[in-house]
Amino acid sequence: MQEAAISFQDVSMKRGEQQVLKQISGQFPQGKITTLVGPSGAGKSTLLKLCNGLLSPDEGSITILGNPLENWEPVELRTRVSMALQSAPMISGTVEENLTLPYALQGAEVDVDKMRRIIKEVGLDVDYLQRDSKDLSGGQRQKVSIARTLLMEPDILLLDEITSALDRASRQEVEELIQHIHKTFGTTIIWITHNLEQAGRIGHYTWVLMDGELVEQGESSLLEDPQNDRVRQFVRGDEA
Ligand SMILES: Nc1ncnc2c1ncn2[C@@H]1O[C@H](COP(=O)(O)OP(=O)(O)OP(=O)(O)O)[C@@H](O)[C@H]1O
Repeated sequence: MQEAAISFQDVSMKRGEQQVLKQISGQFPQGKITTLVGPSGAGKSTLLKLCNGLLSPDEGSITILGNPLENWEPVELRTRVSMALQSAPMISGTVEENLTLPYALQGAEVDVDKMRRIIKEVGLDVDYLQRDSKDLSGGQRQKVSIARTLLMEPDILLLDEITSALDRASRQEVEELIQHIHKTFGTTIIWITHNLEQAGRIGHYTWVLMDGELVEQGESSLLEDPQNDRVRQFVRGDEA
């Protein structure tokens, strides 16, 4: 059995009055890309937020890099388990200011050489450090957002629909970038995508979440011929 970077044991979670996650048990294997798919409202983003302690479960237990969620110090956890979002939020100011923000918030210094290395790693020239963040294209914003997570040298990257708002060319670039990061640093990746073709292509493993239940988990090839009826309908596009 593959070692788990994160494991869930009977995790349930309410948001408001709604039961959003129902007794989820499963593992995200260390050093692999796991894609997380399911209809809108299935609970995918909620599940991702449990993986870096932005939310805590009502019931059940979560183990992250060998330690129970509740034992992690929040800042330390978010350094080791970093998240990038579809909207790639930026503060007004330069790319450099955006990259250094998490450090500034902690009163820490940034290694300038490392910042230059990482901006190049994500495929942008070092000149971009002085650009105004509002002048970036969608694809460039997403690269800066990924660079910001990489500065922390996370063990685990959580990606929430990071290519959904991008055009085809940028989507491909960002996809290749994530695969490059995965290969270079051995980072464990958990990637929510609504694009099933992408989920099957880039994932080693896939979780299918429907109505708060984990209905399938296994190698991503499961999307080609799902055994579960509901998953088959979802993959065929009958269940949005
Ligand atoms: N802050 C909140 N307060 C109350 N309910 C919430 C909150 N955030 C999410 N929900 C509800 O929890 C359910 C699951 O939401 P979640 O965002 O986890 O689903 P999702 O699978 O990521 O959906 P999508 O693909 O549309 O992003 C939804 O019904 C949503 O309305």
